[in-house]
Amino acid sequence: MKNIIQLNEVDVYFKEYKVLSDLTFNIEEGDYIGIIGPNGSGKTTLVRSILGLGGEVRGEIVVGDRRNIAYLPQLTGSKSKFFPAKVREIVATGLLKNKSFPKFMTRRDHEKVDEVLKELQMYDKRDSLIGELSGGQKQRVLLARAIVSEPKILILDEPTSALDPKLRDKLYKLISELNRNKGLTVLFISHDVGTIEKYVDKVMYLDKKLVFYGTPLEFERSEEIKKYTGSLKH
Ligand SMILES: Nc1ncnc2c1ncn2[C@@H]1O[C@H](COP(=O)(O)OP(=O)(O)OP(=O)(O)O)[C@@H](O)[C@H]1O
Repeated sequence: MKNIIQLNEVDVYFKEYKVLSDLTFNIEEGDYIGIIGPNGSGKTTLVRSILGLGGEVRGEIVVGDRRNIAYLPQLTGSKSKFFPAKVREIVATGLLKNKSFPKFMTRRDHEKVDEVLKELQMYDKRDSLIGELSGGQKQRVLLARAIVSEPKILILDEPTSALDPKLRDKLYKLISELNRNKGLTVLFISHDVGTIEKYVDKVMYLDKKLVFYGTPLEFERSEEIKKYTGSLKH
């Protein structure tokens, strides 16, 4: 498999503070990776560095064209009930971001919006206002916006924290399907250790450095990681 993201001896700083140290790893095309680790361990900083949005990076990050990456950040708070945008308009903004000026939607663009809404079972809600939707539905609208431009890489930052366990499971399954059916490479930051492992191909455990990177089975069996996480609890 082809490498789609490569990090070579990467450190990330905020001013003098080194948040991430000596990261060297490859992500292969089509991988589904769960990124886990304690609070403040640098998970968001890592994905933002890959996106070219975070901290001061020393070392080498190779990602090719960043326009091929879609980012679904943490869902914080709920948009006002009166936020005047409709579901299909919000999804359409996912196509406009890569267009040069003047930006307008073609008939094909409208079809793409409809297709992705059908895929995520939100087509019936296409004319609803975003503020009128439930947390899980909002999440799917934002996911639709992220994937409507057919990115090669999808990065999700803890998108499940506002969802109940049933909806979480649904989102994990949906992302698995996108990974399998579209060959989408997925980086999924999660606090759901134990659940995310059921869906991903690889687990990345960060704690300011790369502590573990391997399959869920290797992760489960690793004595080293047991010792490491055990020592954090004391
Ligand atoms: N813009 C910033 N300026 C200064 N320090 C920052 C900035 N962003 C993050 N940090 C610091 O970097 C460290 C790692 O933060 P980060 O958000 O990457 O961790 P995380 O693993 O995603 O945490 P959580 O699981 O709590 O979301 C923290 O100590 C945080 O305070």
